Amino acid sequence: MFGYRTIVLANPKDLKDLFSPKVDSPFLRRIPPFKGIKALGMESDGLLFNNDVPKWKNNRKYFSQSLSPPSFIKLSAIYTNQACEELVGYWNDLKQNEIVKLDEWFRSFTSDMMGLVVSGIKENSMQLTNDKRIKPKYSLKSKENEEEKEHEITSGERYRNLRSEYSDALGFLVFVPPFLWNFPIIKPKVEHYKNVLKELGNFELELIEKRKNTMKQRQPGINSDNSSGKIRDDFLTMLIKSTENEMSTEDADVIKQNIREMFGAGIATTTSTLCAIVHCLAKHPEVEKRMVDELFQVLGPDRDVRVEDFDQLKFTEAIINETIRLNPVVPLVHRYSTDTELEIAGHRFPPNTIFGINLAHIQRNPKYFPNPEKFDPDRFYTGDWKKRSPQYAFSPFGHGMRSCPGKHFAMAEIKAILANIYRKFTFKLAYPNKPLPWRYTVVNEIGTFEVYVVPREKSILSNSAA
Ligand code: HEM
Repeated sequence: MFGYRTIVLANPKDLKDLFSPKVDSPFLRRIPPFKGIKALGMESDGLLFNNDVPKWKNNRKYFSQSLSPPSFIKLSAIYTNQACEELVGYWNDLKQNEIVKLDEWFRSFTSDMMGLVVSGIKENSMQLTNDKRIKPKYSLKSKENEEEKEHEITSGERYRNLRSEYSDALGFLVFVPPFLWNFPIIKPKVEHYKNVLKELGNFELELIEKRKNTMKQRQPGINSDNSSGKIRDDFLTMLIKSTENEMSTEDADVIKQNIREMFGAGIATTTSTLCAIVHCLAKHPEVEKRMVDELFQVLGPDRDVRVEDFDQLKFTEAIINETIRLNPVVPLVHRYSTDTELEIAGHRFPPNTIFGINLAHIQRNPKYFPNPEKFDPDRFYTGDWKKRSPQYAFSPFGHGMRSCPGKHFAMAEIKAILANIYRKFTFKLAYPNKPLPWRYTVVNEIGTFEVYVVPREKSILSNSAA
């Protein structure tokens, strides 16, 4: 990894220490310090690449606390329903036999949805995806086109563009070695990304200050919009509340980085998982039918999804698990040891060793998952799968102190999206023989994935006609 020796482990019985839930575990760091990570302000802020263990612990506490209050979870379901309503509206207007890029729709959907969940800023990503579909030349990036000059960029769109450039910066600064940063063709790009970081930081600071002022003036209480006299209960409000009185000058940095990571860790992972689910279901219509039956049974044809429904969608959950078993968006999870020598898997390793845990390999091992290449959600539906497989054989969200803090949020969100869209539509693969277009960046990400979106009534009619 990045020129460092990495010890790759693929046997669940060797993972106990690496996945330890202890606060003093020697595996609380993920990767070694990189200059690129430092330039992005992630070396001692946020969670993903934070190497400063005491600071990481604080951030982790704020991040997790902000994701867990019942009011936040309840509102997340409401925001997901709102975003789904917009998506369904656009998809109802699709032409018959129009091929759509599902990865783009899901990326813009999750981006808008995260915008609502994080701070309420309307990012218009789905609207833009829809406009591009109708007017192919429309693009916010180039300013050449007359049509674009008429479109005044909103602050939500500006925010989304800055964040998108921030993700590009993440890929670039982490993967391009620092000794190249001063080369004439590379230097302008590095300077550009530094400006993006500055502008994004200013934008976020303004957002935080505005919210703090609103919080001083308004009444606390559950509220999903800005119209009433109450404070909007979203991730930003939760973060401000959880950091208040505990941190002083640093709190804005903590909030900024946690918000960035909510978007950074939440969008690509959810988008790719959703595309993979659609792909698996299109290949297994009998499984899709069982899921749709469950959705209609629990929710009826039109009702919005509520938090209480999530536990009842057991077969839907089994489909999500089976999809991420075969398609883990984080196929290799890392741990970076402390500066003492350690024994792992019966071998002694020097201080500061990188370990890679090969989830993709473990989750396809026939010892733990018989007939592993088969897409079979019943593995997770019938009986107690946890008893049948050894600990750590299924770890799509990692384990231990650095496991994914967004796990429950992601599962709820994916269930809510499936429940909303599969009661209205089904999907046919535009190119049934093409495998899923994975590309590895910081995580496993889906590339262009083309499908037909078919309204469910029509598909039922055509199935019964056949
Ligand atoms: C299908 C969706 C997702 C999958 C499969 C996934 C998977 C993972 C995995 C495997 C890790 C590394 C765990 C480890 O090292 O043990 C991780 C870390 C992380 N994830 Fe997720 N994730 C998903 C969605 C999300 C969402 C929606 C959020 C935000 C709400 C999120 C936030 C994070 C953060 C902040 C970390 C770093 C935690 C730390 O270092 O302390 N993830 N995720």
